[in-house]
Amino acid sequence: MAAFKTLDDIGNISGKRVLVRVDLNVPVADGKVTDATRIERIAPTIAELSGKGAKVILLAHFGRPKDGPSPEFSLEPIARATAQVLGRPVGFASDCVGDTAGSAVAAMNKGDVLLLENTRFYKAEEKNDPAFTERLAANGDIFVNDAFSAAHRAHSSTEGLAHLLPSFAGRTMQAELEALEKGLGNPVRPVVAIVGGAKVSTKIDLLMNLVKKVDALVIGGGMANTFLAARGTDVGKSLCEHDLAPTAKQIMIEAAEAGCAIILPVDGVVAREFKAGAACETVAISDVPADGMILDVGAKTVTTIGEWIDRAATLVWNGPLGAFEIAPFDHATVAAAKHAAARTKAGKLVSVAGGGDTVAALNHAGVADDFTYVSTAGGAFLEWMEGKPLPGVDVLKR
Ligand SMILES: Nc1ncnc2c1ncn2[C@@H]1O[C@H](COP(=O)(O)OP(=O)(O)O)[C@@H](O)[C@H]1O
Ligand SMILES: O=C(OP(=O)(O)O)[C@H](O)COP(=O)(O)O
Repeated sequence: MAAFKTLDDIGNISGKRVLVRVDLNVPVADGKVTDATRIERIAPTIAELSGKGAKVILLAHFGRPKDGPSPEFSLEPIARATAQVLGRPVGFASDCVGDTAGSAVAAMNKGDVLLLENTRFYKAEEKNDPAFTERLAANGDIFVNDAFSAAHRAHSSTEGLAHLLPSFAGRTMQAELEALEKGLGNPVRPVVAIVGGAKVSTKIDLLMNLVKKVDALVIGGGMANTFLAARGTDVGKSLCEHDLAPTAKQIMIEAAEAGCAIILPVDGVVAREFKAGAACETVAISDVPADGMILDVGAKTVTTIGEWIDRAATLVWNGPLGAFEIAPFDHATVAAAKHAAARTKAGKLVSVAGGGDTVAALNHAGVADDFTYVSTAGGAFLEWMEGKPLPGVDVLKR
């Protein structure tokens, strides 16, 4: 029996209003979803609930809106993409609480699916504010959390609701936890982690514990720049959180004490503009021009990363090594992904990767199916790896 309640425990839900927290924080370019993996992964839960006659009300966030509602962060286009993936109509309400949401829910028939607007249009969501949670709960009889990739957030829609309504883990939440336990519960050493991407401030603290769990930590992407700057390297106009230099230094100290190797880029692909076709050059990491941005790790670094992948028995990866959405800055990510996939196929590596953009990058490289396991989660996956309790999972425990 699972440690938490699953859809096997949900009972008769015919005609019931089921609030389902999903992660629709998918990569989007020019208004189009560029990787639908997160939508595909929630399809089984939605089909099961709808098939049992529930009114399925989806709750989700999109991006990190700062100032309330804005079209840029609306879930409306994602409702259309969700309908396409599910192959069935998905209604949309332009608010997640109040009369607009209430009327849309009241108009639902058994089996219908409705997506409510971005929960993060309310600041109260991220504060897990009890009054806001009650407003969300007003539209449901039951809560199902299928957003493992947002389970590291103690927000109203990920944690608070489970205190107010009978609550269950969705099929994806269940599958993610089971797959991670199977792949990484007792990992074969050496364990090598690759961490890149752009969410530096929200992920850097995780590295403090991660260096105690892995034998080597390869740092690429935007994350590397903060470490390079902390070490005194001039990273020009690169994405870099200079105020996090003390944290980066402390992580390097902790890593040395734990015997974890830290691998930083020795070269980078530098451009002056962040756009397709921008002129770029590969330079030694000590030679980044003042007006340049490192948008990918360079060829020498790619070789070094390949050597670490060869040494690894287990690979854990979150965060692309460069701005892979724009060629040619996808080069290092694609090369490392193909290398890890080949080792996995040869039976020499257990490879587990996760994160909304990381999954998109592996799909872009054409190797997502060759990894041992691909999680929808990035930050949540790293926190799980750290052994940290995930609020959205903990609250579902029996
Ligand atoms: N050197 C870089 N400079 C700017 N952005 C980068 C760089 N390297 C990677 N990125 C960006 O990081 C983003 C993904 O980061 P993140 O959200 O942390 O990953 P995930 O969604 O897989 O958890 C991508 O959009 C990619 O373009
Ligand atoms: O995309 C997500 O996480 P990820 O980038 O770590 O994979 C989740 O939707 C969580 O989003 P958040 O990091 O804005 O809370």
